[in-house]
Amino acid sequence: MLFRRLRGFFSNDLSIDLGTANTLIYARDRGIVLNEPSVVAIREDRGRGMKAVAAVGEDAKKMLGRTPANITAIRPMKDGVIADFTVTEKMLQYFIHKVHESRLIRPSPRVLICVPCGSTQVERRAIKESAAGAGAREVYLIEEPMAAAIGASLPVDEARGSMILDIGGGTSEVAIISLNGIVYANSARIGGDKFDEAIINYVRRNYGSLIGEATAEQIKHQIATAWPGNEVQELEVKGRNLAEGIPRSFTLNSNEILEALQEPLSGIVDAVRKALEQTPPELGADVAERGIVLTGGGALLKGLDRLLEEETGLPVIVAEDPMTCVARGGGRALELMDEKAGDFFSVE
Ligand SMILES: Nc1ncnc2c1ncn2[C@@H]1O[C@H](COP(=O)(O)OP(=O)(O)OP(=O)(O)O)[C@@H](O)[C@H]1O
Repeated sequence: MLFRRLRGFFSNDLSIDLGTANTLIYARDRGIVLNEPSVVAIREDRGRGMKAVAAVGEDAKKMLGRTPANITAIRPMKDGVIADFTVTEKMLQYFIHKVHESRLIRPSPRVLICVPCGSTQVERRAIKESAAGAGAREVYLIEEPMAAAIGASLPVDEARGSMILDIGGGTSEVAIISLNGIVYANSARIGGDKFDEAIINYVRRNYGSLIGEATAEQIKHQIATAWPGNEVQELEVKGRNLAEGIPRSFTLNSNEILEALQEPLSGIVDAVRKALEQTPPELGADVAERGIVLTGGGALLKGLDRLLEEETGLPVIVAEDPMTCVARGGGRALELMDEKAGDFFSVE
């Protein structure tokens, strides 16, 4: 026990939310120390057949859709799991190194990584190996909804049901937690990326224009809504007119985006309904009383709480600082591992 405490005291533990859209790192006693897009730009030297990392994170995201032929900007995580193992490892290496940059020594930290509930054993092993390859001394995994619930300060250790809905870039995870365990979880491969795709398709269908992912995301952040509000917002965007082949401007409004998002939104509502149907009655009663807590970047979509309230008849609460809940919750889980000996909740 004492050893665990001392180790905790001197450690450079990191909790990593390795997300499809963003990677966040939480360091013990320091809080969130890194928050960057999960994007890597690779430069290829065709003459010599060599590949090198050109940029990672924020700098690489700016290059998405804007690269010359010899550079490719990649998102190595897809649907919450590793799509490109080598690039993910390089990205993790870069981020972990960046966090420790200010120190003289280059320590090998103890790392806890948050993984989606729906990830397979093979995917989990790939994530563990990536972190080990990136210099981690010990690697632990925790399921995302558990980390999200701890980060949202839900009473996960009590004999009461808490329901969490974490909407990320690639996946939405819905879970019921009680007594430090996940009683029910289900993961839908619907998240912010699907919202962006739906906006791109809507614009192509209705305006005959092509917009890029970055523009679609910007539209989502600025005027998207999941529930009709009193005020209709507008945004002027530029896209390539498919018939004329040249850039053209047009104006979109929030009602159009609401229409565009219907399909992914109903996928999320269905996942929540399914979870409520599968919840044992006692825990369901707790959820009815205390509501559903939303975390992840998708929780910031305007009106999503209202949509879920209308569809389920339950109270819906957006967690404080929803995008950092998973990373902060993972950090707290590491601390709890030192405070309370034994694996009192599921950390692998
Ligand atoms: N204000 C906003 N309105 C709507 N969506 C938003 C807003 N801010 C961020 N998002 C979306 O949230 C998503 C990123 O969320 P988050 O960082 O929680 O995902 P992630 O952890 O990387 O993904 P995953 O959990 O699927 O691996 C992106 O799709 C982003 O566009």
